[in-house]
Formats: sequence, structure tokens, C-alpha cells
Amino acid sequence: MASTPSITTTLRRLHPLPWLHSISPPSNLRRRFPLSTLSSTSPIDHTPLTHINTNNNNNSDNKKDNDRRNKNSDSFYPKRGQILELECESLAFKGKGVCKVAETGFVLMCDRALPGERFLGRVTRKKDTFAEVKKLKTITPHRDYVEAPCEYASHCGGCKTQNLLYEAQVRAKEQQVRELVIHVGRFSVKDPEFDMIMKSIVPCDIQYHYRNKMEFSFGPKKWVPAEMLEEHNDTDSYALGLHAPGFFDKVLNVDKCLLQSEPTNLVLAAVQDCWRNSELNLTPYDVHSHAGFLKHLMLRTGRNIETGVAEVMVNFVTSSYKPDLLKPLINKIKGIPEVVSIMNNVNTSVGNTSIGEEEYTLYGKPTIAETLRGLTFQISANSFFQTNTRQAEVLYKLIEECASLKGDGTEVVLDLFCGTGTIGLTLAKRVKHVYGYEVVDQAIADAHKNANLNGIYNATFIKGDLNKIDENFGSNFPKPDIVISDPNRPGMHMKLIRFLLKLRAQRIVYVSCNPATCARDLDYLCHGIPERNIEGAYRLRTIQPVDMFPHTPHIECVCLLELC
Ligand SMILES: C[S@@+](CC[C@H](N)C(=O)[O-])C[C@H]1O[C@@H](n2cnc3c(N)ncnc32)[C@H](O)[C@@H]1O
Repeated sequence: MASTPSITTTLRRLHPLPWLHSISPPSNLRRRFPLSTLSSTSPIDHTPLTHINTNNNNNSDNKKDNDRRNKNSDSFYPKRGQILELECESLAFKGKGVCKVAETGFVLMCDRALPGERFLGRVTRKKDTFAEVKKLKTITPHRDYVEAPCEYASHCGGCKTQNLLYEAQVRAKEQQVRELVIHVGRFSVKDPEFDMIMKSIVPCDIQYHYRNKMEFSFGPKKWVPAEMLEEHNDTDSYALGLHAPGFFDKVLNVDKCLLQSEPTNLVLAAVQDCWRNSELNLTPYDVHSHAGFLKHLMLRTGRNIETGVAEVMVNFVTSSYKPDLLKPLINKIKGIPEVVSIMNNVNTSVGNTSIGEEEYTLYGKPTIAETLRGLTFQISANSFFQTNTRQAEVLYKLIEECASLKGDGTEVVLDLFCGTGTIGLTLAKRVKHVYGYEVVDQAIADAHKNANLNGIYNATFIKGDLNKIDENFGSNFPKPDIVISDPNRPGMHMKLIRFLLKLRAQRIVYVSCNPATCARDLDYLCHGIPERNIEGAYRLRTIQPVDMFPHTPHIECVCLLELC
């Protein structure tokens, strides 16, 4: 709680999770509400507070929130620039710390504030129902403080919670999902089955070196956080590293990253060791002037399928094709035994993406391999593959359990947002047919390759935009028994939700990397949208959070829905 400062008060109604206003409404939701109302608020804002009260009136946290709102309709509204003493209560969206003003419950969100930490913070931004704060100084550290092993942890855009005990990280993630399921999904804790539905989070056994893919950027200048400027006098030199949080044009120079594999750290160190040598004439790409050659260094780790030994692919993304310039770097890194592939993606566009219009193999082979649930997958520089292979095994096992296939080869599976087909393919041997839909051409091509590689001939992968389906969509495949839906962060488009409600497959396994849009879609599928005369048709049986990415705010969930 913040100690009550001298303030001007403003009349405001508070949503139990006001920071959700910062989730931009996905295009599909614009259809749910009149455009005029969406210009200023998110769809979640339209859930009347009374509705939340009725549905969740035995939730003690909600009750306290609501009581407080009733007593204090005049809530504290801080001024920009104001300095407050705050205590972080929990973690929320994007891993930001949630602090509340004593008495009024007004919410302040602070990046890198951790539960239990008391600190001084300056108000940097005011939104309608909450404000953002920048931490200036810790007064007392949070209760689960641990020393962060990475020297960049306090300012790198990758990890946000390295100095929070891992057990506390997963507790906070689990709590976040629970709150979203209640407040956004409108599932009631009063339901006697609620505790059975809401499963405990599955932690990640390995908390470092778990990522099989990292992308570092080159930049003309090292970025140094303001508070460290005095210690650094080399800010004018070239940078290779990770982006500063929220900035596409600021690169924090890093010599190693504790999330990637050990061999890829050797590659990064080898490149760092020589690329600035002026004799090599290597220049970093400048995203403002568009001059320069080196754009990104992408490192991927797979394994030799026969021996199980790690294999590394190095992908240089450059603004033009000049392989001779890369030769000294190649000579240096090909000496690292795990490096089996050096690729060059040439991207001449002014954009900052790492996918090239042309791709060249500069050394070794053009793909590496990985296994998942007993299948082999070929991974090219740009193909999508789950970035935490070990935890993907856990995730896919959960998906398979939720699918509860009969195993007699009679069932049809619809794999929506199939990517390179990994989920559908891991189920294919036990079903009649898998139909996969995905918008990216290359992913569809990889899915077909993966099917052939694994001798799977009962899977069809089709390119299609699931945000643009029409009434005929369902005539492209037989009625599925099981639908798997694994959308990216914006969740499912309203057209797809309507389609699924009409299709009435027996089971839907919803895999999500964004618990907020997941909770929203579960609400639609289970409770319908009364104001649009859409009835829900599903019952939520389980929601299982899985931690795929320790030290980051990301949360994955596997949800099982059954037809009512
Ligand atoms: C979270 S990934 C899931 C990939 C896959 N299921 C897996 O586990 O590897 C989401 C996938 O949805 C695809 N996607 C995003 N928007 C889409 C759309 N509108 N229509 C179809 N596919 C889309 C992305 O290209 C991406 O491959």
C-alpha cells in the first residue's frame, strides 16, 4: 500500500483488474462493442461491475475490493511526476508489480517491482483507472529476494524476475491466471468444482539455459541505462545484444545470456570477440539511417537425433549478400564443435525482421533437428519451433491427456493455428485424420515436411487466415471430434469463436500463451455473449498453467472444454 500522500481526489470507478485496460482490444472484439465505446476502453471494461459482484460474491478478494469501492467512491488519482512510497502486492500483466494506494485501492503498476518490496516510485503515466510508476529506490527488498545470477538482469528486456525466488515466480503466475479466470473469464469460485478446474501451475525443471533459440541485434551504439551512465564510457561503440525494454532501436550489449544453451554462449562470445575489429569492415545496421551490414545474430540449438549431442545453427541476418565479409567470423565460430550450420538470411528491407528474402548456407547443413514426443522435426533458420524443448514435452503431454483420444483410429482432429504441425503430428498416429490450419506459408511447408519425415500420411495442412473464415469454412473437413486451438497472443477472432460454437465438437483443447485473451475466449465459449444473443456451448473442465519461460512474465495454459 502507498502511504497516503497529499492528494487531489477524483471520482473514479475501479475495475478489479484495471491494468487490463492496457491490453489492446483484438480486431475481433471491435465487432462486439460499438466502435465509439472501444475508442476509449477495452472490452473488459464493458463487463459491468455489478456482474462481477454477482458472479463472484464468495471471493473474499473481490468482496474486499468491492466493499472498498463502495466506501471510497472518491479514489486517489496521482499526478504525473509525483513520488510515492509504495509496496508491491502481486505481479500482473507483463510481469509488472501491482501496488495499491491505502484506503482507496487505486492501482499503480511498476516494472520490476516484486511482491513485498517497499520502494519509492515516480508516477510516469496516468491512465483512466490506474497509473504507471518508475521505481527509484528500494526501501526494503521483497520477501523472496534472491541474487540474480545474470549481470544484465536488472535492465535487460528478456528477464524481469530473475531476483525473485523461482517458487515465488510460479506462485505469482498461478495467481495471475486465477484472477483472470475469475474476473475476465467470469468463472465463479462459488462453483464447487472451481478448485478442480483451476489446476496448480506446472513449474519448469530447468530454469536456465532452457531456450533453444535466441536472437541478438547489432546496433551502432551501446545502450546503457541512465543510472549506469557514469560507470560507462564506451556508449559510442557498436553493440550486439538484446533490446532495451520497449525500444526497437536501443541495444544492450551482452556477452552471454543465461537463458540460451552453453554452446550458443560460446558462439556469442566468439562473435563479440572479433566483429568490432576495424580491419574486418563489419558495420552494424542502423535502424534510423538504414546504413550498415549486420542486422541480427540468431542462434538455434537442436540435437543430433542419433547421438543426442547438441547441434547449433548460427544465422547471420544482413542487409545485403556479402559472404566474403562474413568469412572471418565463420572461420572463428566453425571451430566450436557443436556448430553444424551457418546460414545467412539477407533482408534488404528497412524493417527489422530477421526473415530474409534470400537464404544462403555458408557452412554445414541448412537445417538442424529436434525430437518432440518421439517425432523428429527439421528446423530451418526461420521455422517456428517451441523455444523450450524440454518443457514443450510436458506441454504436449498435457495436450494429449486433455485430448483423451480413444486411440482406435476413428477420430478426426482439427488443429487450429498449427504452426509447423507439431501438435497435430504428435496425435496423428492415434487418430483417423488431422486437419491443420495456419497462416504462414513456410510453416505449412515445414508441417508437410515434418509429416513425411515421420511417415505420417493422415495429416493435411492448409494455409488459411483464421481471422477471415466464412460460413463455408466447416465444409473443408469432416466434423472433428477434437479441436486443438493454439492461437498467438491476441487469442481467437470472434468469427472463429462463432464457428466453434456452431461446430459443436465434443472437446476443445485450448492452448494459450496469453492468459488474458484466453480467459476472455473461455468466457465466450462457455457463457456466450448475451448482448449479441450468442449462447455458450462448452463447460470448462480444466485450466492448467504451465511455466515455459522462467524469469519472464510469459504464462502458457492448457484448457479442456467439453460440449455441454
Ligand atoms: C502459438 S503458435 C502455435 C504453433 C503450434 N501450434 C505449435 O505448438 O508449434 C500460433 C500460430 O498461429 C499462427 N497464426 C497467427 N495468426 C493466425 C491466423 N490469423 N490464422 C492462422 N494462423 C495464424 C502463427 O503463425 C503461429 O504459427
